[in-house]
Amino acid sequence: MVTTAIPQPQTTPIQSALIVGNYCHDVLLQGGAVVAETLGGAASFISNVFSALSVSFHLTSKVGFDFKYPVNHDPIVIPTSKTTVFHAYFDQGHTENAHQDRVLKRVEVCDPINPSDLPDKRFDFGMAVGVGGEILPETLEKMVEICDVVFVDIQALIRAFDKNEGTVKLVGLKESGFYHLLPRVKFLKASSEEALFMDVEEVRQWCCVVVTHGKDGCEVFWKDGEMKIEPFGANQVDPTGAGDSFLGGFVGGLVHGLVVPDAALVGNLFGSLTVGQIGLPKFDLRLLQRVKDEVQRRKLHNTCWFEGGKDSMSFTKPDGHDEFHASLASTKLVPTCSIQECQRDVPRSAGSVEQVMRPPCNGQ
Ligand SMILES: Nc1ncnc2c1ncn2[C@@H]1O[C@H](COP(=O)(O)OP(=O)(O)OP(=O)(O)O)[C@@H](O)[C@H]1O
Ligand SMILES: O[C@H]1[C@H](O)[C@@H](O)[C@H](O)[C@@H](O)[C@H]1O
Repeated sequence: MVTTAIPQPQTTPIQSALIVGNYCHDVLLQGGAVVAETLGGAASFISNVFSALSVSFHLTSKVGFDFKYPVNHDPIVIPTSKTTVFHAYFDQGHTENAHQDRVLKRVEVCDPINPSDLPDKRFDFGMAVGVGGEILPETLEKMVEICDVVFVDIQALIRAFDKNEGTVKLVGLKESGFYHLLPRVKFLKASSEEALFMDVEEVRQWCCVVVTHGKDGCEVFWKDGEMKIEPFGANQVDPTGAGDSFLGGFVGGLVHGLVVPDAALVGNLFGSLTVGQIGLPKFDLRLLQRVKDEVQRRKLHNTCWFEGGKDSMSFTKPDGHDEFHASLASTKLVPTCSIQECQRDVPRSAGSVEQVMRPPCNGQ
């Protein structure tokens, strides 16, 4: 049966959200040359998607005195530190590790985010989305205390950095120092490469695990079940931030009243939109409006999505799920827009290589 919910007015969702993770500078390299320099960090990609979906949020992020991008949500500036910088080598991934699409090196690191840096208030949900080891176990502990529901990107927990070159390595989740906190986390997101560093069978007993599989979409695991969520087509030019935008779309979908399988489709959609562009994606405004309309039509419940204990976490694809996928896919068929009609939360820096490389908006 196809659900025929009446479209609701598009109001800003009422949940209060906390995003925790440092902005960074990303440098993309190929063949020994810099091909792009962009604003990075999961916090920037998620903010970008949240703004696109009209989800309001508070952001706790630290940068150094050299932070070079204008942003809508001001970070804490540490005058004695530099901004975290990642170099992404796109031609080394496959040779050094079959699971990687790129080799990442953290070449500068900003200060960690301490529990005292978090706001002194409660939030309906929080997102622990560090990239450079900035989230400490005590910071995540404070997050689970002040947020009713916590989403975690495993990259915030299991990254270790080579002392000399800063090469990103992954450590087992059990050895990460965060393992004891998992029973207090509601959703843990991992890429398929990162999922190899945890025992999904064990972790799914405590929280919902979402594993992303690049062009193949994602899989949702919970205590007693699992399901695959279909992907969307894309012409991939840069995979950076796909997982971050996925998480932004997934949580944004939940905030707008979607059930988990439908929200995961919104995650897949934003992941696919992100790989079609270099760096932080710019979304076509007409496409965004159509996505928001489809999400409002699809909204199946009016209760708070975070209500209920972990035992109530069990998901089935609701009737009309495939039609929702098709309607989201059709939003990509909007006519090409002019550059002025694209949205992005965070303006680009003047003169970055990214501007030279950027494909047109209909790369979406
Ligand atoms: N080539 C692609 N075509 C379509 N969708 C894609 C593609 N790559 C990624 N996606 C979407 O984005 C989601 C996240 O991608 P992926 O699994 O590569 O995350 P990730 O490895 O964490 O990304 P990153 O570390 O680059 O941010 C996927 O689940 C999928 O929905
Ligand atoms: O901007 C990117 C992005 O946030 C990626 O998800 C992360 O893996 C990288 O470290 C970061 O530089």
